[in-house]
Amino acid sequence: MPKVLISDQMDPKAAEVFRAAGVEVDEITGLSKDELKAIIGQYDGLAIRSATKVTADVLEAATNLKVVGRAGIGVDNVDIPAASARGVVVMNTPFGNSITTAEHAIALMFALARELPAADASTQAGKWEKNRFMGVELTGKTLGLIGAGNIGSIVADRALGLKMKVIAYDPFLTAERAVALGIEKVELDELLARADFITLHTPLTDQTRNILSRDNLAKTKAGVRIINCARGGLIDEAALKEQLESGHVGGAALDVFVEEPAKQNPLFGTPNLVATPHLGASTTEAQVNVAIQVAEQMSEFLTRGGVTNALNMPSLSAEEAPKLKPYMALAEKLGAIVSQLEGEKASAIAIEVEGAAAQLNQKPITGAVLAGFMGVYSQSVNMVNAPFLAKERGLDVREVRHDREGDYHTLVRVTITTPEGQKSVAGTLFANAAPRLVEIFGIRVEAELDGDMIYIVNEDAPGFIGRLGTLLGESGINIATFNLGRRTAGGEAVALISVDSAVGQDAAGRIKAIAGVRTATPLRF
Ligand SMILES: NC(=O)C1=CN([C@@H]2O[C@H](COP(=O)(O)OP(=O)(O)OC[C@H]3O[C@@H](n4cnc5c(N)ncnc54)[C@H](O)[C@@H]3O)[C@@H](O)[C@H]2O)C=CC1
Ligand SMILES: O=C(O)CCC(=O)C(=O)O
Repeated sequence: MPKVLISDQMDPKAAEVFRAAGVEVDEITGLSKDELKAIIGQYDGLAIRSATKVTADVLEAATNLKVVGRAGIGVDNVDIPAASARGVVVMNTPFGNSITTAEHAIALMFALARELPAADASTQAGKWEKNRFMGVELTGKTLGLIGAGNIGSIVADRALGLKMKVIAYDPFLTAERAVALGIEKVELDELLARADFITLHTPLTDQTRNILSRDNLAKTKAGVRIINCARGGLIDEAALKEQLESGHVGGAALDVFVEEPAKQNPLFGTPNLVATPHLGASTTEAQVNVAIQVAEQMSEFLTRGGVTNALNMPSLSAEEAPKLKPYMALAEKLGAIVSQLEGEKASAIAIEVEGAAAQLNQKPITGAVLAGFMGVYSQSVNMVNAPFLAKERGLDVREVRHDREGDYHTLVRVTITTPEGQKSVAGTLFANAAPRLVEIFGIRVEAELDGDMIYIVNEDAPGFIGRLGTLLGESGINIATFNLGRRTAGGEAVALISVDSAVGQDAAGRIKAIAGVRTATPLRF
């Protein structure tokens, strides 16, 4: 019988669902990392919220672990690459606590507008400071959303009900979706300049870390009030403290902090700060939703192999799993590479299967391409929500099936439509089911897409590879594999290079400066 550990406070319904599905369950909360490491080896599944940190060394000790289930959305407390490397599936529950979290953001907006926490403390201290607390109305004010996904959209809906004007910065919000939501899509600088209230609803990624940086905070409207119910790390806390102290930022309400639990934080005690201890998802309703959902998903996986809402593997039924699995790994990588290279320009995407691939259920392959494509922008993308997110982003999705075999016995091709025309990448499976990229934008290559890579387009000329190797060496970047292709001798050539450490923007800039190099783009798979 599979055995699961629930290591964070979770609604009792989770344990009920596990037991009913024939899964043994222990509930032990408040474990230190060493205590968790000492016992995790006996479990097949680990059900968590945000307190348990599933780090690489916890995973190393988790010798039997097959699945981590997050009763909630954000999975930044799980080392997903380390889990993937160990074959551990990571699942979340992408919608169960969205309404609750959006409501918390609205509650914090009211708390800031009327200084409710300070007014409460003062009144209960017997001060009756009626003249000290002069609030502002929300009606007619501009709310700036940074991130207009599930939670951001719900916040927008509630704010419109409060007669606010809602503007949003989200690179993946389409004009059509903005119209449907009744909000105005703007660039970040415009949002900073116009918003009376700013609320953050993005995952914490390399692109969003410190999105409210010192510079960006300085660009905000005087007196702006800021709400963060998404993740600590989206705001530069030291810069926020200075701006609160100077009065440029009129108030900040934070549910999340760079270091959690935030028992001490430099911001505490700053004027006009409202703080809650990561309570965004803490309602009875949301906790019942996510507890039941995570236990159902984990039980299905442990007892029948079905995968739902996985972040590091495409969903599939227990029966289809063995045949489709290698195709989905290939499809996800094709979606991810085309997205990283040209995704922002794409208005349509076509997924073609050919030869042996055309004999299979194409939906999971399409889902995996879309998960790879959309996963570049949001942490909580998976096979279930990727088609929905692609549609919201305005991406027209087409599936094509060719029963005939071409040059390869099996092929998956992904073609995007951009203002410059159609661009496609294609891949096959080798005999051992290993996915390989075989064509990129009309040029034949043969490359494994894995880990950190760099994609270079250059003029085919003698001496280039030597110069590139020297430059990477000087930057301390070790080359793992080197794959080349070219359109014609002396014409356009491409290099796809696997490296042992990420190629930063500095190194990429230096590569671009090599004579004959047209583009140099770091990639990650
Ligand atoms: N305080 C709490 O207890 C809770 C916090 N959360 C946090 O809220 C976050 C948002 O959740 P959802 O709305 O469900 O996620 P979502 O994935 O539906 O939406 C995220 C949105 O951020 C946008 N985005 C991505 N990169 C961006 C960038 N660089 N600039 C602007 N927008 C960008 C995406 O396009 C997407 O629309 C989660 O990632 C989680 O960290 C979620 C639940 C509870
Ligand atoms: O489980 C919680 O209380 C936190 C929820 C959260 O942050 C999330 O779902 O991303």
